[in-house]
Amino acid sequence: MKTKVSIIGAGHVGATAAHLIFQSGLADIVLYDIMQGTPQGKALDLMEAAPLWGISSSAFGTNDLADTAGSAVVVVTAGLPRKPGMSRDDLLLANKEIITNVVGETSRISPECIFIIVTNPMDIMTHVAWKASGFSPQKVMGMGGVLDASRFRTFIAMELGVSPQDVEAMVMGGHGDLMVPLPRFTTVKGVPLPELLPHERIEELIRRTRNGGAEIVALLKTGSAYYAPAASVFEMVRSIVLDQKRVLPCAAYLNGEYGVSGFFVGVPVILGGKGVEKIIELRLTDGEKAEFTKSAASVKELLENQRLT
Ligand SMILES: NC(=O)C1=CN([C@@H]2O[C@H](COP(=O)(O)OP(=O)(O)OC[C@H]3O[C@@H](n4cnc5c(N)ncnc54)[C@H](O)[C@@H]3O)[C@@H](O)[C@H]2O)C=CC1
Ligand SMILES: O=C([O-])CC(=O)C(=O)O
Repeated sequence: MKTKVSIIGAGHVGATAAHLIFQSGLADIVLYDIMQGTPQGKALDLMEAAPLWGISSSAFGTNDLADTAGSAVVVVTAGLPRKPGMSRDDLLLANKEIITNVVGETSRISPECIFIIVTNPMDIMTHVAWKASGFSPQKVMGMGGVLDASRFRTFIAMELGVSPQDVEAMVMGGHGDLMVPLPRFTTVKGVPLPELLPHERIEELIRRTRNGGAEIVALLKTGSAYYAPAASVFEMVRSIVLDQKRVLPCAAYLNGEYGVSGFFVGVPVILGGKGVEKIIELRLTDGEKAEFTKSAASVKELLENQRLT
């Protein structure tokens, strides 16, 4: 039997992630949503592409969470996206209840699963999901850093006129305006970024990366990004299902690492079959550490305001 990956929320990010995972043949997909007919229609549409893609996996759509039983990975994308003028944090109250309910129920149905939380504000929702699941923090993580790093890589590749696949980047901190792109840990075929671009240009690319989600929201007007977010989800799911042990920035529970304890924030981790297998501690300069601490503090403040710690 194939590995089962369930996707909660069959909207833009959820359906696009389902498409990528299904088309790769990595796993059987269950797509769940509260909207009657939406997950069924999208899953059937994927199945009807299987002959053309040469895929023998299955895609199944449902309005019944019981159908997600036995999932190895559960990706949570259910909830509201933001509109122009909103911050990710403005989604907190609406999405908190959705995450508490779906993760509470899914964790009982698939007690062995690993959760990847996408719903915004993602760092906070990952904490909410962890509490609702009662799982070890190793099995709960949030997607943000892979996307933020991919945006930074894209902007660097556009600036230098090189292939984006030759650009590696690290972005730490919360998935919000205070995220911390790290030029010293960003390279083009091994060459550190500060050797390739002047400081002011790098700062400009960092600004664009921090604003990357809002830039798309302003263009789309009715919702937020989904192709790059779904591709980021796919990279994380693949690393878990194939036990690849990729080094990826994810929102992970910190227990003293980087001077942070008791909540989730973006750091580089080793991602494998057991979930977050190791948190990698980079040696940051005082300036980098200060930026990370500020970003983490903003996540903590929101958690405390909502009495979620
Ligand atoms: N962490 C990240 O980097 C990113 C996070 N996001 C976040 O992901 C979330 C989803 O975004 P989109 O897919 O664009 O939104 P969308 O509106 O296209 O899809 C959301 C889906 O969730 C469903 N839903 C609502 N309540 C539900 C419930 N109780 N159970 C199951 N499904 C439910 C809706 O029916 C809808 O189909 C948003 O909160 C957005 O801000 C989006 C992009 C990147
Ligand atoms: O901007 C948003 O609201 C969605 C998101 O998190 C992103 O695209 O980075």
